[in-house]
Amino acid sequence: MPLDPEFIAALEKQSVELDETVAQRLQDYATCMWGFNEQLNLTRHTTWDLFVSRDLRDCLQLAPLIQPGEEVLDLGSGNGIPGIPLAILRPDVEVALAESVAKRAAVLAEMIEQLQLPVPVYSARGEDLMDDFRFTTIVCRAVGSITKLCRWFEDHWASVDRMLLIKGPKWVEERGEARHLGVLANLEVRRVAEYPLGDDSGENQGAILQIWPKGREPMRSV
Ligand SMILES: C[S@@+](CC[C@H](N)C(=O)[O-])C[C@H]1O[C@@H](n2cnc3c(N)ncnc32)[C@H](O)[C@@H]1O
Repeated sequence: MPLDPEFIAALEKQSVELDETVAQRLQDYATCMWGFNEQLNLTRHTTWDLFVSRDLRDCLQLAPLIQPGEEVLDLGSGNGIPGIPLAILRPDVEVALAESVAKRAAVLAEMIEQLQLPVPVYSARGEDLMDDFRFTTIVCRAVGSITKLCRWFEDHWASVDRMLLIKGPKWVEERGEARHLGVLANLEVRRVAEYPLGDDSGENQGAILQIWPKGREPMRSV
């Protein structure tokens, strides 16, 4: 299918410039995901404007933070955000998806097949994969609080270099709670991206947080 004029208009509205082949693959992803949405309730962002301004926005902020050749796990992939756009935007990175709800994992596998992407899909809790696999970076959006995610990974830092968490403006409170509960005692947290969310308030900022064990060198962004 040629590029949808509404997708092109939404990209222009957000001043997003993409190679045409990349835009085509992102369009194929969104169209495919929306096709499954009716049966599985995967997203509320069902217009090109919302896809670009909410979903793609986060993925475009995340993509430059990953180094070439990294092995990345999208934990709680659900509808494929951020893992699938990341695999499209950064073919030099090895992306895998983990989804704990079997039906959603099956749909992700179907999407990956239709889009012909070299992306394994694990129907499992992401943290349970750490006994058998190693990843440089865990990426994650809308799955749990900083406290929850750090607790899940407490015993798994030997298998992971860092997490990159895509967060809304409440990340500051979440970090406060995690510190208060002692969850961050052995971890460093650094905000590595900040960007306007473009919501009605016009003031809210999104952030990407890098979390890694104290005493280790932080990974650099590209
Ligand atoms: C709200 S959805 C977010 C989907 C997508 N990441 C996004 O940003 O739109 C959260 C997803 O994470 C999955 N999930 C929750 N805990 C998980 C875990 N420990 N490992 C893998 N998937 C998990 C849920 O089944 C759900 O599909």
